[in-house]
Amino acid sequence: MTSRLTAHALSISGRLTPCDLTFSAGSVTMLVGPNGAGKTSLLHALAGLPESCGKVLVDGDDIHALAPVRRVRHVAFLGASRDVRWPLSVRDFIALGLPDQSQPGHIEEVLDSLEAGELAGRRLDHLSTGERSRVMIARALVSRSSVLLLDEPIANLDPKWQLTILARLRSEADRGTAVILSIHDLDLARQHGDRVIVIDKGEIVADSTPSQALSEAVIAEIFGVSRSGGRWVRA
Ligand SMILES: Nc1ncnc2c1ncn2[C@@H]1O[C@H](COP(=O)(O)OP(=O)(O)OP(=O)(O)O)[C@@H](O)[C@H]1O
Repeated sequence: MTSRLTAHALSISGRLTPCDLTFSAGSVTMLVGPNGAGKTSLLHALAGLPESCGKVLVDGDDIHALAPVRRVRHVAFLGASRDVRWPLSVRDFIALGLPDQSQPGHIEEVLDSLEAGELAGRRLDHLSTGERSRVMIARALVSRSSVLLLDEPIANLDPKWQLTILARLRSEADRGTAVILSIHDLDLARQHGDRVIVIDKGEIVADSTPSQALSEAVIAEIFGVSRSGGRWVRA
């Protein structure tokens, strides 16, 4: 499989221990770990945000050397905050994520693919938190970048929308995108990821298939929970 993103000696001082990672085209990688483990830090470093160190190549180009317009064609980044309340229509807000303004029709296409077409004319600052989350995801998708970095994209969504978004991300991967997202739901990470990276205290402690990375032992040791009678209980 082609590699979309390769990171070497990636780190953030005090938050992320140096690591080397490669993400393939057409794959969905789940980043999991307890609160404060370093998932957001890893996503920031992969996106080449200023605080990070190391080399990040996306489709062979050094992300730090790319001008912002070119960078967005390579990488779309959705941060954890959904608290964007600009007085703009949803359509105009998503248009800001279009690298090529000559393709406005793509906005409706992306919204429809997220079953969010009815939001297009609504004002961003009048949406509920979950509705705004779906719009932010649409904005990340509209750029058609070859790598998608998403920080807890389904955190504020009800079960139906969680599954809708995960299915949409799968279809994005099927088109060749490398999808990398952080998530707290271990069951969904296992069911919808091709690969799971477990982070703890800024260090990658497992990186494998979902069933191997999320073994009972890892879950008990890192997350402090275990399964009992189909329910999560404190280990
Ligand atoms: N801007 C910052 N400056 C200094 N330390 C930070 C900063 N942001 C986060 N940290 C620290 O870095 C560590 C990793 O934080 P990070 O946000 O990457 O964790 P996370 O796994 O995404 O957590 P959560 O699940 O709670 O969102 C934490 O100890 C956090 O307190």
